[in-house]
Amino acid sequence: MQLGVIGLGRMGQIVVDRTVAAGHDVVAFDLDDDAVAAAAEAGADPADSIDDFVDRLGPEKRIWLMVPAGEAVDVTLEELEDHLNDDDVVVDGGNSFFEDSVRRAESCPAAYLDCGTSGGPAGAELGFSLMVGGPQWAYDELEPVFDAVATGPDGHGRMGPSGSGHYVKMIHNGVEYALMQTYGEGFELLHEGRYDLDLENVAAVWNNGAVIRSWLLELCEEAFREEGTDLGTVADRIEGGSTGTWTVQEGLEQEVPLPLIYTALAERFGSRADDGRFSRRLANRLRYGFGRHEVPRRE
Ligand SMILES: NC(=O)C1=CN([C@@H]2O[C@H](COP(=O)(O)OP(=O)(O)OC[C@H]3O[C@@H](n4cnc5c(N)ncnc54)[C@H](O)[C@@H]3O)[C@@H](O)[C@H]2O)C=CC1
Ligand SMILES: O=C(CO)[C@H](O)[C@H](O)COP(=O)(O)O
Repeated sequence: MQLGVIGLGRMGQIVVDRTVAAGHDVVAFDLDDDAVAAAAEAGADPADSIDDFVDRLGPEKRIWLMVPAGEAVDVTLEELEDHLNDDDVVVDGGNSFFEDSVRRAESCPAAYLDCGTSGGPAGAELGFSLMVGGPQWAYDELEPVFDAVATGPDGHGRMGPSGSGHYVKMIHNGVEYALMQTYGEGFELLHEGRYDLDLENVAAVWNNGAVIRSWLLELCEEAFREEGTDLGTVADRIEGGSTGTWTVQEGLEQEVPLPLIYTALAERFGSRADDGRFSRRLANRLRYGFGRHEVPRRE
């Protein structure tokens, strides 16, 4: 099959590598010339503009978008619009907000598949887990590509109609936030607690047969191995947050309580205060107010 890939960063390059390796013909475009050159090196046909990209694709266009979520998706779809018809298929493999995907599916001249992608750049060797929403015929048509990009035929599935793929991926990310938070809390207690523990060793033992073994726990083990048991110079600031925010908003809208996911998200926001959390500073001062407890002061 011929596949066009737009967006050749950390994730798009893997889509190119895996589809080329599976024997598909890949046309590749990115705003960044170096990214296009890297895709050409990997065996893709490089395009130097969107017009050149669509010219290189055959009459039935199968296009995979792997650009940042948000405006870049809309801009790219606008540029493609005049070149697409209802025999074509566009896949958005990024972390788009599911309601944006529903809107795009309604206005896109091609069949539109919203595809939640999990595994991250570190999952390149194994392949990804793909959660796909949109028309069944378009999903069936792209199956050989999904087989190549995913871990295999079991690594992808159609979740339901438009929006459902990105909806499932959004909630996946909420779960990811909460799991990261709970591993963080457990290791913090081990680090601050009664014994002088080698946390890489703890994680390694847990990863061999323990109830809580997982890929995230393997990544904890890797972090302690590479950074040291006290995490060396790693700062206490956590970036990201959009997919977790959407998950919490959806929980509120559906009246489904998500205390763990919310707490994990709040910890991220709290980690970004430049000079300590104001609420913690006020609680510190209030303890003096009612209890005359000593007030630790900043330098
Ligand atoms: N990095 C990760 O762990 C994962 C990322 N995702 C999602 O995949 C998407 C891509 O992520 P990454 O590859 O990590 O980002 P990245 O920043 O590494 O790559 C994005 C690429 O898109 C290109 N680009 C931006 N606007 C463009 C446009 N209008 N036309 C053509 N190319 C354009 C950039 O030049 C860049 O090469 C995002 O939606 C992200 O949330 C999904 C799962 C995991
Ligand atoms: O989707 C992913 C993993 O599954 C991406 O790594 C995403 O960036 C994670 O979300 P955040 O940036 O909010 O931590």
